[in-house]
Amino acid sequence: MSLAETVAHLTRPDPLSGGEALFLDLDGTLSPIAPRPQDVGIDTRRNRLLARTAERLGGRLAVISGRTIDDIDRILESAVAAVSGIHGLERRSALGARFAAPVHPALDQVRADFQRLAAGAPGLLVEDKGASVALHYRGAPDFENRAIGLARRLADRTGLTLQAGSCVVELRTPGPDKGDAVAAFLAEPPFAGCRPVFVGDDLTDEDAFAFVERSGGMGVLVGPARETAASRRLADVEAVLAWLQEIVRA
Ligand SMILES: O=P(O)(O)OC[C@H]1O[C@H](O[C@H]2O[C@H](CO)[C@@H](O)[C@H](O)[C@H]2O)[C@H](O)[C@@H](O)[C@@H]1O
Repeated sequence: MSLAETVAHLTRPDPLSGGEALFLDLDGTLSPIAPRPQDVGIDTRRNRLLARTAERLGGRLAVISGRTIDDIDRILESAVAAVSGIHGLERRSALGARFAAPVHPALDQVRADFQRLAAGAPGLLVEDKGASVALHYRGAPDFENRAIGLARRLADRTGLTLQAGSCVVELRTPGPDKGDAVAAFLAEPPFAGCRPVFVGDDLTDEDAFAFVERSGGMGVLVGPARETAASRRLADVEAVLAWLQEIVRA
């Protein structure tokens, strides 16, 4: 499909009919993009809405983020039981069971190399997530090429997975992605047998869009239209929250 055809195809998501499981990304989907990861704080109204949406869907709601589970719980005040962190590398089921990929030993080297570059570049930020280390350049856009170049060299040398995102480049332990996280939730109660709907904005969400579209579900891109595996689109975080309100009221 050409870019023009993809964009024309991106319609508003259908109303949920009752047999769906809803999977939501966090940054850029439930929370507007902020200058730094630590600037994203608690939004009590949004978190109450998430809790009500989960209740309305009989618990069939999960958040699947690039952040760690601890960070997701901090931002969402633990409003959502089922969560997956680090792009699928860690997961907590709706019943509280925890799964985590082992930490790759080469991440020590990556952390040190990222910190060395960041030490000479005000605005570059290293985010250590355990099973992955991210280098953020939103605050130092002139360092984008150097950050990506360093990450590529380290990925080639170590076998770690390169993950690009919104003004960030990350090296992570090879393992499950967001599509795999959706599949894992769908194999368990209360998600089993449901039609998956995934809502997200970022490159890391494409794995999940591809999985849900292949499974007869619906991928919903948040933000400006672009080439994507999703088939639906919502304009921004406000539109996502308004759509969740509709689900609660339905
Ligand atoms: O999968 P997501 O929930 O969308 O998480 C993706 C990454 O989000 C965070 O970084 C991004 O959001 C920050 C705050 O808005 C922003 O400052 C940064 O530039 C973005 O890349 C988070 O820090 C990462 O760990 C996530 O992978």
